[in-house]
Amino acid sequence: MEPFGARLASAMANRGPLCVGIDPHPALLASWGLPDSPVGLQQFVDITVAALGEQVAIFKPQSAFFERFGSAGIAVLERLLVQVRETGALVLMDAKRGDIGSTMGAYAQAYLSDGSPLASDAVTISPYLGFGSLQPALDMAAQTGRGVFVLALTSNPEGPQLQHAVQADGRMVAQAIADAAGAANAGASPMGSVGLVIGATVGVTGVDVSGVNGPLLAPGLGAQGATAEDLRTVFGSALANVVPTTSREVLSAGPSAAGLQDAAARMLEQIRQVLG
Ligand SMILES: O=c1ccn([C@@H]2O[C@H](COP(=O)(O)O)[C@@H](O)[C@H]2O)c(=O)[nH]1
Repeated sequence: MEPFGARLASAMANRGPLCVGIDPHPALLASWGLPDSPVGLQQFVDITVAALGEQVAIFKPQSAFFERFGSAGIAVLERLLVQVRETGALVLMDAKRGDIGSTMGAYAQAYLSDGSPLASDAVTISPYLGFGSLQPALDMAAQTGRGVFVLALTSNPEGPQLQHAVQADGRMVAQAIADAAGAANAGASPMGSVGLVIGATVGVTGVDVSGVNGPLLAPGLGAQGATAEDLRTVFGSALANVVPTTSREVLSAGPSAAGLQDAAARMLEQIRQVLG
């Protein structure tokens, strides 16, 4: 399979640089007139994928909203992966996995190995057990043409306490993560498959992401208060690699297909005015 970084670059060039999150919050299910149950989740997924599957480059299901129903919710997530694949869009599983290396290997098998029922195009992972602990996921992704997005500067207000801390070598923790991702992506074209998560909400941090050479997932647009214009401030010269993502801003326009499509198109138009 072509590497994830190249597949994502083509999808964004063809469909526009937008990732839509699939986050079946109880409040959204209620506003769509759906039950807060696995049946409601399935209908939420069916409607979202049918409405947006041919419009957006990549979907980002939030695993937590499916996991809360145990195996019945995971079954919906497994079907979602098949449904999205049929539309030609990509899937980034937002599961934020991270553990000691040997256990990380099992997470890599779950989300990044061929034939796994949860195999996705990419998965979010957490480097806060040390970037090196992620190596099994980086290796599996490289082997199977999939990708990872490593948490660097998250969109929540609590993130800076840890991510802005200065290491013994004088670099900020988030800078060290960005540098490690850049090393993993060295020489890749059009971009590597080791992405970072950097919130659109983070403002000016001093973290230099110009050498990452991988996709930069930017959550926080809409419900968390960031605007497309904030992308310019946060990403500067790395704007070309930014993958803006939003969930509630688009999903709250459902359940009508036209409502979802118009909301996604509006968001994409705002993003294009900044990203070009
Ligand atoms: O730093 C991060 C990392 C992940 N997220 C996830 O993205 C969506 C955001 O949802 P909105 O409705 O657009 O606010 C959600 O699944 C988060 O868990 C993030 O927000 N920030």
